Amino acid sequence: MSTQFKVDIHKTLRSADREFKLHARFESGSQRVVVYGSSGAGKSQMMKAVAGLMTPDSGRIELAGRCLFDSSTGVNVPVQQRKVAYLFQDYALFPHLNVRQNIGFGLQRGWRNPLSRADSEAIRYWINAFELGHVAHQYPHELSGGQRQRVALARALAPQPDALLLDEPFAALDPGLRERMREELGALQRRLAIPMLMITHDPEDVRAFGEHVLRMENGSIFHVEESAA
Ligand SMILES: Nc1ncnc2c1ncn2[C@@H]1O[C@H](COP(=O)(O)OP(=O)(O)OP(=O)(O)O)[C@@H](O)[C@H]1O
Repeated sequence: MSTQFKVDIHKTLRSADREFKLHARFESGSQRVVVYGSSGAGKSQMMKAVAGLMTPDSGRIELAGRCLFDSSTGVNVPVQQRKVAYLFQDYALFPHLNVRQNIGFGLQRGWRNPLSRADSEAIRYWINAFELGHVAHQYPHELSGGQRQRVALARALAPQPDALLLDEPFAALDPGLRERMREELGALQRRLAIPMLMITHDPEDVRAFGEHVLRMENGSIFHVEESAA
């Protein structure tokens, strides 16, 4: 099994009255890695470092054989070039853009550039894949929770990322929808064979996606379980 994720980073975060030391170290050959742990454990900070939204003080990050960060050689691939999709907890859709425009956002190469033919086709593909055709011209506030989540996933996947990072992807959904979206995402991940790193508090997510489960507490990954699956 080839290495999908290889992370070994240090970061000290300081606020007025406290210091938080993050030391995230793990390696995985799995394409379904789940990180769980209590609130404030450092999960989001680790994810941000992989996405390039936080720069570690030292260490190295590798994704599917590609080095994204290495403090010893000065490598720090910019966010836009990491080819990593990051789905935030609240989906962070652009409120002033409709579904189609939200999905196309990451594809637009430059300000005011018209979409290329390939980009238009990509948008059509994802709109169909997530059954969003009937809401393509609606705005985020006119969508249901499940539709918003699908738009966010489509937007994340449209630029064909090398990895998918998900922070509590189902937390905002009601339980029935959560189960359905879990199934959809699980099937999609397998179909695309895209490495996925997921943060969650929910044991059901661990059960559904945790081929490799990492537990994080107090800034460190201290317990690692390899499932038999
Ligand atoms: N800019 C900052 N300066 C100082 N400390 C910070 C900063 N950002 C985050 N922290 C601290 O880093 C720790 C880890 O935060 P992080 O958001 O990674 O936790 P988490 O495990 O994702 O929690 P949750 O599950 O609640 O989202 C927290 O204790 C937080 O207070």
